[in-house]
Amino acid sequence: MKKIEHIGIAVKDLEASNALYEKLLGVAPYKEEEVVSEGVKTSFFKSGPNKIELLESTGTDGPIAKFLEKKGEGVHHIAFEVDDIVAEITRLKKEGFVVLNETPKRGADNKLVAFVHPKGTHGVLVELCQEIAEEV
Ligand SMILES: CC[C@@H](C(=O)O)C(=O)SCCNC(=O)CCNC(=O)[C@H](O)C(C)(C)COP(=O)(O)OP(=O)(O)OC[C@H]1O[C@@H](n2cnc3c(N)ncnc32)[C@H](O)[C@@H]1OP(=O)(O)O
Ligand SMILES: [Co+2]
Repeated sequence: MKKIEHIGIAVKDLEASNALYEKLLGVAPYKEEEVVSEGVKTSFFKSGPNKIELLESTGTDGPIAKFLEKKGEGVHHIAFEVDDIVAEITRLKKEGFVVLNETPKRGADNKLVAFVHPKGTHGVLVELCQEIAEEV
């Protein structure tokens, strides 16, 4: 794993949270994107070299909706950048981690993503992210 790609924060109201994080970080979100497959609306902020992803649920039974119900707003996951997500999934499975996606799926901000279950990582949901190469 190369570096932390982003930190995901579950919020109840994306618009209000955008205003709050804009005040906190002193920059506006550089992107807003809905990811239908995950049932979320997201926004992304840059803080120096780091990225914060805010996530609001678009439904009542997706992962963010369930998280908000059980734990309330707060840090939902840590995402790590990888060069080869398929190889990383294979490596982590061999190491005994519970990888939630056999095959990577399309995430936000032009990434392929896969998740590692928080029960095997001291209660922290881990996301793997690989940049999708631009087509030439
Ligand atoms: C926008 C796309 C992408 C990106 O490009 O960046 C994203 O970030 S998408 C983010 C949203 N998507 C996901 O989170 C997908 C992966 N998550 C899952 O598959 C599920 O949420 C889960 C982790 C398998 C849990 O699902 P489930 O078992 O159905 O939920 P429960 O509510 O019953 O929780 C069971 C258990 O796990 C604890 N939990 C759940 N989520 C988290 C979390 N994010 N961090 C830490 N712990 C978590 C939950 O509290 C329950 O614990 P117990 O009550 O102690 O059993
Ligand atoms: Co994420």
